[in-house]
Amino acid sequence: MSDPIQKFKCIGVVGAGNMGSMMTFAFAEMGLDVSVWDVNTSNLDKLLGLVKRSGNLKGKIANFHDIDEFTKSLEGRAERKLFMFSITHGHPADSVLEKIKHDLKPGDIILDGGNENYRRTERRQKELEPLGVSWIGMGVSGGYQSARRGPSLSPGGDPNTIETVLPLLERYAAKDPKTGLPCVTNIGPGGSGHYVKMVHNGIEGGMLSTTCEAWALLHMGLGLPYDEIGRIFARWNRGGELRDTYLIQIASEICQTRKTPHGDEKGEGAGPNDGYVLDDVLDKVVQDDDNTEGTPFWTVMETASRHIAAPTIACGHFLRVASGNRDQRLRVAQKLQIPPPKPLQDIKDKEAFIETLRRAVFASYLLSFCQGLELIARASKDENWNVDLGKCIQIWRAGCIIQEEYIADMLQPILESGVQIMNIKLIDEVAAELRSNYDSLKQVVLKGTAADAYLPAMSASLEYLKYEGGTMLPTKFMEAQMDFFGAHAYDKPGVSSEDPGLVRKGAHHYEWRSA
Ligand SMILES: NC(=O)C1=CN([C@@H]2O[C@H](COP(=O)(O)OP(=O)(O)OC[C@H]3O[C@@H](n4cnc5c(N)ncnc54)[C@H](OP(=O)(O)O)[C@@H]3O)[C@@H](O)[C@H]2O)C=CC1
Ligand SMILES: O=C(CO)[C@H](O)[C@H](O)COP(=O)(O)O
Repeated sequence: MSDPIQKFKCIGVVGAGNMGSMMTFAFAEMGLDVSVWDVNTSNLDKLLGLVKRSGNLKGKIANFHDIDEFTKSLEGRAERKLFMFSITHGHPADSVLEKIKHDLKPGDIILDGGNENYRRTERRQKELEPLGVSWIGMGVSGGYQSARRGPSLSPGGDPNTIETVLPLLERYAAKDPKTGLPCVTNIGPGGSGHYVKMVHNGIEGGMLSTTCEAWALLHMGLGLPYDEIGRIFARWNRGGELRDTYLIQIASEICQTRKTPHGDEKGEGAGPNDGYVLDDVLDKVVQDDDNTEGTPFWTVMETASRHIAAPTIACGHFLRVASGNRDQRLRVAQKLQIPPPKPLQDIKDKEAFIETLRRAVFASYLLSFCQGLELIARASKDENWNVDLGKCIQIWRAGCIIQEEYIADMLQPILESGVQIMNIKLIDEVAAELRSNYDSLKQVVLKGTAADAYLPAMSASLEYLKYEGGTMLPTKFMEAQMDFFGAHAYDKPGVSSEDPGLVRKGAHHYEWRSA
């Protein structure tokens, strides 16, 4: 049957939170009947209110608090039952799966659209295999707006099952505005889909940190008002290396958004001079789902365990962790008395500095992509997933948080060419960009550091460029010290089997001091 709506007829959405409720609308708009279950009746009531106010839904929406009634509502409608999980990862997803397991039949498909750790995804896949049920770990990116209008999707799991649902997912997914291609692909087997989404969020973390650092340099460093910064971001987003970059586009909107009575649904901002929403936002980022700092935390763990240097991603994450514990931070601040950021000094040409900053932001974004893609390449090889990095770029072209047109245009044709690339910085076009923007990154870090500005991601990006492309690192001395105290052994310069040699323990020990 070619029409995917006719094929499935209905879908069971588990979770009516931010994402699940918007998916419910999207599926009903597509023509599927949607049964939606939530553990919390207030989520269902909220959704019901939205449904009552909306028109134009082709499919019906039915709410359930009783999970058995929910699964029964899907029975006998089509060849198989189709579910979309959109709840908190870990135990919550396990507990719901346990509750519906007895109602699952061979052929049924569960798409897990939450952010889940890929190892748990693989565990559930194995657990359900004997029942003939497929668990597809599917990254969904783009937040609740995209969940409604078309997200970027990264399904991973059994290839036949993915082929079965792909036409439906293609209809739901965002479309690349240039080609009309859907932002979904079969990522690969096992937990590869959730892995790719995890890395997407890691890249997102590096880009988010870079963006907030740039905002602070413009606001605190150059003393520019929000509106003007908003216009600068809008200009960056119109052309050049930061064109059509989602995070720059929303940055522009955030800087220009004034309070309105309907924004927080509590009547604030009724007056014309009530100020900017941004004024009300504290500097405290805490994972909104379950306080475990989910996806970026997993990404950092993965980079460490797979020996991939990813300091832009990691430092963005650590900034976020430090930001979250504001109480402790304020107490430490009192003890340390570190000077707060000051206006940038000796900026003779403001416009020229803003252009330097734009280039530095681009370099740090590109390095976030390099680090994330290198992690996917490594994991794909280790796990035999055969993930196509070019297709990852394709699905990140629209609907998702890390969409960045210039980077996608540069990387996609090269990565799609079929050559296996483990180090993205070896691609000529990428290397040329990094070379030409190195000095901008350096100038921004120099100026910002002199003014005590916060630069975790951008300074990490600069250092990364230096050491990833360095010919004689200070680790020469580290290696000597490690040989001194631990007999760790070292390789020698100029010996062909050792320099550069393999990634393995050195060949020589020197008895620096007798034991
Ligand atoms: N928000 C975003 O931008 C994105 C989120 N995601 C992922 O999508 C999923 C949903 O996120 P989002 O909609 O934002 O989160 P919400 O907090 O809005 O929704 C989470 C849902 O999970 C439910 N839940 C929590 N604990 C349990 C439990 N033990 N048993 C059953 N249900 C439970 C919540 O119920 P209750 O309200 O009672 O806690 C709620 O319905 C998460 O995995 C998230 O990581 C993916 C992409 C983007
Ligand atoms: O997935 C997302 C976007 O892509 C969501 O924004 C997610 O809630 C952010 O997750 P985390 O707090 O784990 O960074």
